[in-house]
Amino acid sequence: MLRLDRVSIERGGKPILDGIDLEIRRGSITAIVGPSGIGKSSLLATLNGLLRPASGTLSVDGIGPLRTPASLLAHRRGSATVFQEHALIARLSALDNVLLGLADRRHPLSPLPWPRAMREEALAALAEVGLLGKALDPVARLSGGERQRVGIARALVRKPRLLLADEPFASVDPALAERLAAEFLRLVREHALTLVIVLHQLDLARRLAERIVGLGDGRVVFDGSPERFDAAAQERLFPLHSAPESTPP
Ligand SMILES: Nc1ncnc2c1ncn2[C@@H]1O[C@H](COP(=O)(O)OP(=O)(O)OP(=O)(O)O)[C@@H](O)[C@H]1O
Repeated sequence: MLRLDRVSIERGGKPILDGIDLEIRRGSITAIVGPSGIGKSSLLATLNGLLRPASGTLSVDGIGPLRTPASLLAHRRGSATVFQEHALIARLSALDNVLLGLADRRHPLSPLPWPRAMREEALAALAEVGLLGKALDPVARLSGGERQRVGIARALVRKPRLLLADEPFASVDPALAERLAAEFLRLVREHALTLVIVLHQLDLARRLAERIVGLGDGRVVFDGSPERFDAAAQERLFPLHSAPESTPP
């Protein structure tokens, strides 16, 4: 559904990733792993169309190469992102935060209340993550796990074809991360979404994803199944024993 051809990415004029070729199949679950600062979030932002490649092409099924503002907009409409720190507005209710997922469907300065149909869609998304009962609670009063569920609902309400997630379970404790990950995976499968997820928990990456893409040194240095992502592959990706911590089994 998505293809990178010889894509190079720069941040602040500095080369980060160089000549990446990557094809993401529709309905697949891909984990992106690699050392800190290597460019995982930058790759995700590129897949989302937020970060324009310095060179190379990103092409999307049904849209084609993303070269014009209109094609970028069409791609962004069909995608959604879940962030590590939720990126929620604490003083707003869970419902209002989920509605922000639909902000690009109405005028940015609209003073009108959210249309009823959109409120219903947002409530349905909250129900999917088990938070209907807290829809009107301000996010400031929710637990870390509940906030992450609101973040997931805000992504789901967009009914995306492509779901991107940037270390979505990094800010909760390991046991909760496991539970949230299982729920997340269930929703991704139920909606037949294409998921690209950045994870620093390698054991979680191996269990969640059907494909692992490892970034190192500006390139893809591993691309294969979780079975092939063995201790030797991990050692190559995280040399100097700098592997991130694993969650306990
Ligand atoms: N907005 C920015 N402006 C300039 N440089 C940036 C910007 N964002 C990231 N960078 C730099 O780009 C490089 C890659 O950052 P990125 O966040 O993509 O890495 P990452 O692999 O996701 O890191 P981490 O695992 O620590 O989150 C880093 O050197 C970072 O300092």
